[in-house]
Order: sequence, then structure tokens, then C-alpha cells
Amino acid sequence: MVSYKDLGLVNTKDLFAKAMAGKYAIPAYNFNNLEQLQAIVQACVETKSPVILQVSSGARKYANATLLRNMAKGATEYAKELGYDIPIVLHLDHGDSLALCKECIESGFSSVMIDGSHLPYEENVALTKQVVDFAHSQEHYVTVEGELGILAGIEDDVVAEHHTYTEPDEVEDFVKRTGVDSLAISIGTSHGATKFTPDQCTRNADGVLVPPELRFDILEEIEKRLPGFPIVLHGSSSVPMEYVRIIEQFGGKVPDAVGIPEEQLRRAAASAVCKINIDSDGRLAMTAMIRKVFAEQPSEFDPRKYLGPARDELKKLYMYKNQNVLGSAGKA
Ligand SMILES: O=C(CO)COP(=O)(O)O
Ligand SMILES: O=C[C@H](O)COP(=O)(O)O
Ligand SMILES: [Zn+2]
Ligand SMILES: [Zn+2]
Repeated sequence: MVSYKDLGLVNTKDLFAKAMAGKYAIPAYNFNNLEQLQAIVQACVETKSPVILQVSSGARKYANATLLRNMAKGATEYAKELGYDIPIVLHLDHGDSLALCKECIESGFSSVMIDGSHLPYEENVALTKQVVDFAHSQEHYVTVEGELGILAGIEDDVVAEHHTYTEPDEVEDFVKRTGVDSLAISIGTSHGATKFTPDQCTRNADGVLVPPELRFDILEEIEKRLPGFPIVLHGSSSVPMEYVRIIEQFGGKVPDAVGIPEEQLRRAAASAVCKINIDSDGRLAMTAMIRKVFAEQPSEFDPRKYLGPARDELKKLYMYKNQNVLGSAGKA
């Protein structure tokens, strides 16, 4: 049994309270390997931003759970070594069972998501409450994120064709009965680099897809029902066209690439949205740089020579997000 305090980590409680009051959002960046973690820590230390390190089930399968949590422990020491002690949360992304949440909590996670959004409402309440009861009864309070509403697209092998927007009438009951610390909602975002089908979008003069606006009306309704309660947005990559173009230029494909416009993410960050999840943008940044190195330096076969530039680009991107989109820079 390892407590997150021993790893130098914090839960989301205080971070969300400050983000709510200060009208910004905490970045939640996924990591699966060393280079992603280096980029995240470097970017957040240099911008003095708190950060949520997210580990998915897929990451645990890919990288090994023991390695990942020890990397997170290393991240807290690394941040100090870089010269600034930022608050770091280790968070389970899309936990799908009580057993998995318990395993993570007992191995040092400071926060977990229990994603019962695909279950019938009462089952979602029951499962989420079980996780909350366990998390909150630890010696050191572990925070829990629940979810209401289903994002369109792929999520943990579950494919939903359409958005099922969060029902504002349900949120008060859900939060009261489960005791969750934050709530992920569905207002039109989705996972991956193709967030809308072309027929849901219009095109601008350059032929670039312009997505429909997020349902800020639903978000506002939720804020009215849950004043001051931290809201989470998944699927919030903006899918920068510069990276899509580089990927295409060097032989890759990102069909129908379209993300959430930054302006809408800024608006969300200034609202009750306290946590914004970003993974796909980082994948695009790294892939763009790796493809470029492979194409321009075909004889290079030292992984550091292509993973290094990919890492540096990722750091640049996350610094930009903290400074210019989420507003978390300078808040650590
Ligand atoms: O929600 C996410 C992780 O939980 C990531 O979303 P993106 O695919 O938009 O980056
Ligand atoms: O929610 C999705 C995150 O981007 C994690 O993705 P993953 O399940 O492929 O690791
Ligand atoms: Zn979900
Ligand atoms: Zn997600």
C-alpha cells in the first residue's frame, strides 16, 4: 500500500478550487512513455502550471502500471530538480471498475475517474458511489471524477455514433448521491483527431472543416444546478492544422481532421470547467516531428534523434496550451 503523499503528489481538491476562483483550467495530459512525461513536466515547470498526469488503461497495458507510477514519482522529483515545485496529480483516466480504481488508489494515484457513463443511470450512481466511498475513506483523501453523458466516437473500445449530451436535470442528483469531486460532461467534444463528421461541419475559404459550436447552453444550465462545482471536459484537443499538414506532407494521413477551436476552450476554461483533457494534440505533434525526421534524415536510426525532436515539439505545444488556452500558466 503506497499513499500518493509518499510519491510527492497532490489530489485535485485545492487545484480545482483555485481554478474555479481564478477562471482557468488545469491541464490533464496523458502519458505513456518517458518522452511524453519529460515534455509535460518541462512545459509545466517552465510555465509554472499545476498539472494532472493522466494514465489510461491503454497506457497501463502499453507501459506497465508499476513503471508508470514510479515515473510519476520521478516526475515530482524531476520538477524540483528543474527548479520549481509544481503541484502534480496522478489520475486514472476512464477507470471502468471498482477493482481498477482500488488498485490505482492503493498504488499511489491521488485521483481517479470512474466512467460509468455508458451504464444505465442508477448503475452509474451505484458504481460511482462505491469508488467515492473507497477513495474518500483513505488516510489521504483521493479525489474522484464521475461522468454523465456519452461522448460521440471511440472511448475505451466503446463506440457511440452520436453525442448523448449530459442531462442538466440529472447532475444535482448524481453529485449529491455519489459524492464525486468533479463531473465530466458531454457537450459536443469527443476523443481523437476526427471530432465531427464532415457533414456536421461547414468549410472555411481554405477548405478546412469548421465544427459546430459546443453546447455552452447545456454547460450554463449545469453551472446553474451545481454552483461552484468543478466540471471536466474530455476530448478537448484542438487538432492543430499545422501538425496535420506536416503529417500529410511526409506521407501520413489524418482523414477529416477537426478539433475543438481554441476560442471555445478558452471560454470553457473561464467557466466552471476546471480540468481540460488533451491527448490527441500531443500525439499529432510527436507524429509530425517523427515523420519529418524520418523523411529528411533517412539514415538516422538512433531513437533519440527522432524521439528528442518529438519531445521538444510536445513541450512547446503544452507550454502554449498552458499560456494561451487553459490559462494555467503562472498558477502553480
Ligand atoms: O479526453 C481525453 C483523455 O481522457 C483526450 O481527448 P483528445 O482525444 O481530444 O485529446
Ligand atoms: O480517453 C482517451 C485518452 O486519449 C487515452 O487514450 P488510450 O485509451 O488510447 O490510451
Ligand atoms: Zn465516458
Ligand atoms: Zn477522455
